Amino acid sequence: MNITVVGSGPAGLYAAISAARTAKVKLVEKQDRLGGTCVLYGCIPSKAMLHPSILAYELSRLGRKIDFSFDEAQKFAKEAIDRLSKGAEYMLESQGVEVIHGTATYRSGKINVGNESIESDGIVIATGTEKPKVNFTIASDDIPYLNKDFNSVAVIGGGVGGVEYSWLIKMLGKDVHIFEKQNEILPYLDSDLRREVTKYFKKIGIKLHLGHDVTISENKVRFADEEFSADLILFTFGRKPLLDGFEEIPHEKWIRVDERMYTGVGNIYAAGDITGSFTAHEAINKGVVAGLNVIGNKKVYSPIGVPKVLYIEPQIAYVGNTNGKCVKINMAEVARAIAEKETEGFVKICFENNKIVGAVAFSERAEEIISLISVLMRSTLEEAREFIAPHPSYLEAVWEALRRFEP
Ligand SMILES: Cc1cc2nc3c(=O)[nH]c(=O)nc-3n(C[C@H](O)[C@H](O)[C@H](O)COP(=O)(O)OP(=O)(O)OC[C@H]3O[C@@H](n4cnc5c(N)ncnc54)[C@H](O)[C@@H]3O)c2cc1C
Repeated sequence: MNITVVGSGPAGLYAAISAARTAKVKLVEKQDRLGGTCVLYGCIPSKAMLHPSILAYELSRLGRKIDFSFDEAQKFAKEAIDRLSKGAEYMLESQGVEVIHGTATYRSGKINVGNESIESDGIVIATGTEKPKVNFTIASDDIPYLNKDFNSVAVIGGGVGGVEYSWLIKMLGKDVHIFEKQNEILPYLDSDLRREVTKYFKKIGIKLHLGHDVTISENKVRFADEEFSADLILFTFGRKPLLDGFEEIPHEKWIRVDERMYTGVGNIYAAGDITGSFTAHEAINKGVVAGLNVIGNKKVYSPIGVPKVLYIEPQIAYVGNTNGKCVKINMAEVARAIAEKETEGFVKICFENNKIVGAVAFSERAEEIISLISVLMRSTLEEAREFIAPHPSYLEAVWEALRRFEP
């Protein structure tokens, strides 16, 4: 069986190596390097650049000081990008996947690259998204590669991307202003979380301008009746699906797929951001399902309990919804947090019909806390209560919330 995968981001990579279990797989990638948005512009460079910011933050809390330059942070990013892009190459090569560099298009059941047509018994489309292109602004994709000195940044958008990069850049000693047209940052997340993060951002000196739209001109942001100058204007929302050349595949804004990642056309599957989800871990897991199904399996992608993390310090993490009856544990009550002077924030777990339906954490190690909760969401309350947290640990916040909950 011959399978063609388009895109080498997390979705395409995992679709290709999953299909390669039994099929001969070709992967088409239009960029010179492999890894997609996640490795080249997104998850990896942003987390590598975050590392010096976290060190600076942790030391400042202890009254010490360490300065990292923006260039040093970029160096961390470039090293991580190189290693992981080569890692993607190695993964594909070791599974016998042939990589073709070029731009793929789809017409009448065939993938074409330049003048060549690739014969395939099945296709996985994992073309992802591209950055927003707005005059006078840069996108988060540009940050690891930016070659310009700057002291001040106007961040347009106080959503997930805006909050993450604002914190990182602030910790590298820059002046940061967030402009958000809603009345709060993180407008679509839990209200306790919004309130606490807003308070925290004000405390660390990130300036918030809320409740009005902006007009942007060169180095200037007009907001309500005021004009702000900034060395950089960072636009943080509105990524676009990469559907050019794939218009024949049924889509609205995103490619439509069922729970098996099937597009409804021939033996064609799609996975990752192009199907309307926006994290690398969703892309990876959807990629695995698409890659296995295109070779004849019947796997289903289950979106229950997908955790989301914003990598600032303290971290922000959430899963499911926080509509039910909730129990909130402040980190100031958690022994390990007290021992480590990490008492900022809270964990809130919500229940409906004797099950956990969601949670938010704004705390040290929120990524671990929320991952545990996402697993417990698959159990009954009685089963979840059998979980024993190590002492002293941040996971005791989860144990305590389960103990306190009264149905
Ligand atoms: C700044 C930033 C930070 C992020 N941080 C995180 C994070 O911390 N955690 C997280 O989970 N997610 C994060 N994300 C999101 C994550 O990067 C995406 O969810 C993930 O990359 C989606 O994977 P994908 O495989 O669907 O698409 P992509 O990674 O976008 O890969 C698509 C690939 O397809 C190629 N392609 C497109 N069209 C064609 C064509 N016609 N022919 C050939 N090749 C083509 C592209 O060149 C690209 O390499 C972040 C994103 C950004 C922008």
